[in-house]
Amino acid sequence: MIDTNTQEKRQKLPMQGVPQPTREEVLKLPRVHISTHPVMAHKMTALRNKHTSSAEFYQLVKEVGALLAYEATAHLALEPWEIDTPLERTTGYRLAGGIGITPILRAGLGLAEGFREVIPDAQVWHLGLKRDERTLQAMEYYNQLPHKVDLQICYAVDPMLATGGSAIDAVNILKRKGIKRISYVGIIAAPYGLLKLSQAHPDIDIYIAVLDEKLNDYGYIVPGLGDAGDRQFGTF
Ligand SMILES: O=P(O)(O)OC[C@H]1O[C@H](OP(=O)(O)OP(=O)(O)O)[C@H](O)[C@@H]1O
Ligand SMILES: O=c1cc[nH]c(=O)[nH]1
Ligand SMILES: [Mg+2]
Repeated sequence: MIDTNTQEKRQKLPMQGVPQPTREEVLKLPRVHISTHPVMAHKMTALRNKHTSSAEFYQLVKEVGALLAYEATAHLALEPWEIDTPLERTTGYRLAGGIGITPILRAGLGLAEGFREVIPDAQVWHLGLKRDERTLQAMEYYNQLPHKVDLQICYAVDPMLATGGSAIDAVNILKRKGIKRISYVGIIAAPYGLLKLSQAHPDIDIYIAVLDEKLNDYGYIVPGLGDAGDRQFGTF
């Protein structure tokens, strides 16, 4: 396993004995969108493969980010926009209001890059959260949210939704900033974290590529892909 190094150094098993919902139970949740795209399934297999190098892994996270962005932006509001073609004046559309992307550092960085390929004009609001691997509590260590907030929607992006603690904290921080419409976008979710996030924030949409089986005793998603931050940045 790619992450045995970090897992086995710990003495605590924070998820041992904690009841977890099944996949079937959380599949009924409203506002949860799970990709059914075959290209996504293909890329996910390469992401999970422990033989995929960091360079390839980062590239795949970006590509999956672009696919997820395409799905998560399908319901954005438009406004009419008049332009001149080379032949005549016509009315088209443009996205109504600004779009924000909040990558949850570090692992959210690749996903945010993929998002920006689809929405290059999006503002990027960096938010650093680190999960304490013994307690599984997230700690905020960096915050570059601007003072002026004028967005149609903000997407909190992070590949892994494990216990849900980091995602819940990120959405709380965005709500305290006054953001009215928020979506969470992730690559792999565990049923436990998906249920927690959905219960804590029933007013947000949650877009993921895949729903995995469960968290192991260390709080890692299985089958999962290991540590998404370490795999993107080569810090094993
Ligand atoms: O749902 P949770 O139990 O909160 O776990 C998920 C969080 O853990 C990982 O980040 P990590 O804290 O390892 O930081 P990193 O991105 O710097 O590796 C992941 O990218 C999420 O942010
Ligand atoms: O499986 C997991 C859980 C938390 N963070 C990760 O990067 N992977
Ligand atoms: Mg990590």
